[in-house]
Amino acid sequence: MKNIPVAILGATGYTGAELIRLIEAHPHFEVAHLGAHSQAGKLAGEVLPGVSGRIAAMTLAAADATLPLNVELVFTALPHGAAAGSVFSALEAGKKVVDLSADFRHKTHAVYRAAYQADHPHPELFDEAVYGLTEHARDQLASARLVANPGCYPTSVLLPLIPLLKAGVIDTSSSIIIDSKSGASGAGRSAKTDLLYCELNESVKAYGLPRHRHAWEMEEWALGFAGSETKVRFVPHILPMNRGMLSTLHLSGNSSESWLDILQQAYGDEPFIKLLPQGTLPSTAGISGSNRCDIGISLLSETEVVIVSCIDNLLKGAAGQAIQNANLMFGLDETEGLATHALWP
Ligand SMILES: NC(=O)C1=CN([C@@H]2O[C@H](COP(=O)(O)OP(=O)(O)OC[C@H]3O[C@@H](n4cnc5c(N)ncnc54)[C@H](OP(=O)(O)O)[C@@H]3O)[C@@H](O)[C@H]2O)C=CC1
Ligand SMILES: CC(=O)N[C@@H](CCC(=O)OP(=O)(O)O)C(=O)O
Repeated sequence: MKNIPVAILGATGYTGAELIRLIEAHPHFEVAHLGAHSQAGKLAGEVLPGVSGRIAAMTLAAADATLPLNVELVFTALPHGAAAGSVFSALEAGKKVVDLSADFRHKTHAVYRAAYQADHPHPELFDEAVYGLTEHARDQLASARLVANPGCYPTSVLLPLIPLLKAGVIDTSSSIIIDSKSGASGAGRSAKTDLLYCELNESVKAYGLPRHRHAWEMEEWALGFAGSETKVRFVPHILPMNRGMLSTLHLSGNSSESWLDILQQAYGDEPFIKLLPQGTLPSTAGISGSNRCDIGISLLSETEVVIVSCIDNLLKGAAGQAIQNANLMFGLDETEGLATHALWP
């Protein structure tokens, strides 16, 4: 029975629209309020050709409009920097919040400033925010009021990395090289020259150097979850595909033949992590539409290993993990409303 009314702020963006799709099919959550920014005042159906029926007929409120009293949970799918004020107001109004932006992912103002080159309006909430990498945060999620949903690149990197760092098999004396690729939806739905069809099509481009903001997030949570001082050399690329993310981690260390067993022990029973047999590597088509992270491992030698990790940036990288976290915040089975299988065979 649907009994938990939710609001989505940023409903006209890619992750907001994905939340609508997931929540419409969710057995307990119900869309009760949609917020937007430049499109506020329009009907959802005018801005989102993919929705129909009751959702299409809902009017988009302003992102800073007063939330309906009955709303219990708010998803903020707003640009980083713009989300913090809405998160603060929602908490003040007594709602639980899952924030998809980067605004509450860091533990200190200093790291936030370094990564985002801005002051934060509500650093007093940093301590309370739970970094929602679900598989490693379940204990805290059950009682959380504010969940900072992880970034898409950090999700794809931290999931394979954390158990290996905890096991102490990775050499962290020099930077870990991470090469990542993202579909264009990772950059959001607003119009930008770089994202025009002719700029993206038939092309692959590296960006974000010398240091992408997600490098801070990866390092902070490698330390946070595994207690390991880790440095990353992270290079993201944008590809001419709609959705999907693939991260290749170049690692060295010891006892490489044990690494798959370490991951198996950590994730063997996880509904949303699929470990591929040694030597088999994942593809973005294999996870598109699912909330899974697929991980493949290839041993180059006794000491050198390549790990490839794939997620759907809009699902395990954003809206899917947000629902997984919200399920736990409301005492529900964490798989409710989420697909384990991909769209393609
Ligand atoms: N796309 C992805 O793969 C991922 C995204 N994220 C994060 O999730 C958040 C949303 O991303 P995404 O859906 O891609 O973004 P989009 O650009 O697709 O959508 C942004 C949404 O926020 C609204 N908005 C834009 N500017 C403002 C503002 N100044 N104040 C309030 N609202 C505003 C827009 O409303 P309107 O259309 O009415 O202007 C729209 O609904 C971002 O923080 C992003 O970094 C996290 C992981 C992955
Ligand atoms: C392809 C592309 O441009 N991707 C975005 C990251 C995706 C994103 O939304 O960032 P958060 O996970 O921090 O919210 C970027 O590199 O800025």
